[in-house]
Amino acid sequence: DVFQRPEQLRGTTYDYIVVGSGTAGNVIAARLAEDRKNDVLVLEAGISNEGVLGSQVPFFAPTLTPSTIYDWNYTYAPQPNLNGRVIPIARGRLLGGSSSVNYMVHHYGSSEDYDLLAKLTGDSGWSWSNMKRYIARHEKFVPPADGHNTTGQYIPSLHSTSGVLPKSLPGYSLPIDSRVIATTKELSSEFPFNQDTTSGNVLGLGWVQSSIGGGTRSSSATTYLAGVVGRRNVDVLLNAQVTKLVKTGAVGGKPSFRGVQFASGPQSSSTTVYARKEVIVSAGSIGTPQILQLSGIGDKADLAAKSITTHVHLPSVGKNLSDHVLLPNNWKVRGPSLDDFLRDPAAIDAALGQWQANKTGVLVHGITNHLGFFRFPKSAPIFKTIPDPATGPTASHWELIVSSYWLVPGVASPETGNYLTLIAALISPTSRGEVKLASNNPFDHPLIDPNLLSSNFDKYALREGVKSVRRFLSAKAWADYVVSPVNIAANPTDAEIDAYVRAFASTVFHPVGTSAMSPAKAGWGVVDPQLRVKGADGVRVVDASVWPFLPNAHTQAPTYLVAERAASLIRGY
Ligand SMILES: Cc1cc2nc3c(=O)[nH]c(=O)nc-3n(C[C@H](O)[C@H](O)[C@H](O)COP(=O)(O)OP(=O)(O)OC[C@H]3O[C@@H](n4cnc5c(N)ncnc54)[C@H](O)[C@@H]3O)c2cc1C
Repeated sequence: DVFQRPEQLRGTTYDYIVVGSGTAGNVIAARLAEDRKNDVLVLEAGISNEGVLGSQVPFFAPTLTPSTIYDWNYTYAPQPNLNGRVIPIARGRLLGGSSSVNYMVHHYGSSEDYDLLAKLTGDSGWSWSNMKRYIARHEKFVPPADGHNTTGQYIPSLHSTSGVLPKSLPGYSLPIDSRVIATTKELSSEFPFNQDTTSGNVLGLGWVQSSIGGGTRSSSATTYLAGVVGRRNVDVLLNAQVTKLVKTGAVGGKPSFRGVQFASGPQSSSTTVYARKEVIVSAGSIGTPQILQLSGIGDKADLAAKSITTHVHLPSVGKNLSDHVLLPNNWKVRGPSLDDFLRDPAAIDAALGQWQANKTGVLVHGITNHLGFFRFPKSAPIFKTIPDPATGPTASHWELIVSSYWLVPGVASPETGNYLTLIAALISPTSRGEVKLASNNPFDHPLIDPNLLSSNFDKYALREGVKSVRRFLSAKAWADYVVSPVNIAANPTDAEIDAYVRAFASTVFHPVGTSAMSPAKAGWGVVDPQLRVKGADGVRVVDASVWPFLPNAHTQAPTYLVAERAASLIRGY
């Protein structure tokens, strides 16, 4: 059951304690609870997702964050390469975690992401040939909300209709859709059509796949957790912010951390619960390193500076933070676009009525109907000085996302006009940053500094992305539609592009790497290939933070696959 207060729990000892009811945490909870012999407790700092309309209606996703009760309301430290701007790094703080607030893009990434993970960790179990079987357990491909003919828009044989999470192709067609597809034909050498990235080949542009089923968001809470929450062997506790893992002894010379301390707020008393078998930390790329550090697992000098006793000296905790950088490129267009709809409360009301009646209409739209992944040529001048940072020879450097309205995170839509947004996102950044404690008070936000665009490659990639989106719009299909770019010249110089990037770049909200997996014996990394915290006993990390590098995808689906494999490692199936 789902409880609000610790007194309601069945006891203080469970077989497994999952910290964080997020994207990965709920997969773990559900898979462990499927075995009725396991007694599982999930501790979630946030609130319930029940009845949160914004988390159900796909088009309302951007209203859920930043700076709301559904968000942790973190910001990145001032970014020197972004004019010192402080940008929000949203993270869901409710059941389902970020899967309850994200923009629902659901692609797995390049086969080369998984093959590199296998190579880096020395565990072939992470390779694409093994990992793709978890797709069948994870997804349940369903028809789009408008029931349109999807022939040619995806490759059915790559998908599963019997997994847990309903996903679909776009359920609301847009007037610009035909222009996008025409561009893939006219400019097929630079922007080829890709029928389905689930093949493992991400290159090219195609129809988005989303964690949307029957016109409604699929989160880990509405799927995995909902499937087990009524069982007697699962307890979920809300308002339970884990403040640290508690040392409970030692096994084989390694300190055990089978105790978990939590409180509902800085003024409330703490409770400690214990795991007979394991604690699984799934608090995400920011929460997880913060919890490990508060527990004395981290860099000794950093912990000493915050008066924390080190139990496991593990310098990589919180390091290696990387994120996809988002750059909106906006054009004024001769309608139609979704901007008029967004400015019209009566139209939104009517659309909500339609959505409530039969889960169709414009509100089943996410943020895009098309996206694509692209590489710079081998001959690109940057590769004379910098090794290619893509995860492999067919993996991408940047992504193009097409949105039929003004979509600039943190910048309100202009009061008039119609817009097209072409987001260029940096997919293979070489910049790295870190998550570090600001203090030993668990209720203080940590310092989160991704060091965005601190490398020449990263700056180069967005500069080239800005040029490339202009070539995209040079297709005949756009001639009678696009008017002029906003906040930048039509043919900007490199210096103008760089200034534009510094002023408008932000994040796609994909931080990873802060509890990176590495070979069991490696001197770097935080968890071994079985996701056990190095140098510790009884604790694993399962969430986006274990990815040592960013995959060629928005990060939820790669996180779901990692969690599915982690569950099978823990249960031994
Ligand atoms: C606004 C936004 C848009 C995004 N859009 C997309 C998209 O379109 N497609 C995509 O693939 N990805 C997207 N992402 C990224 C994706 O959602 C995340 O990468 C993924 O959900 C991360 O999963 P996770 O399990 O690591 O963490 P989360 O899902 O964030 O789960 C962590 C959970 O732990 C809880 N928690 C944290 N600290 C504590 C603590 N101390 N005690 C108890 N509980 C704690 C949190 O409240 C949360 O429930 C987006 C993210 C955001 C924020």
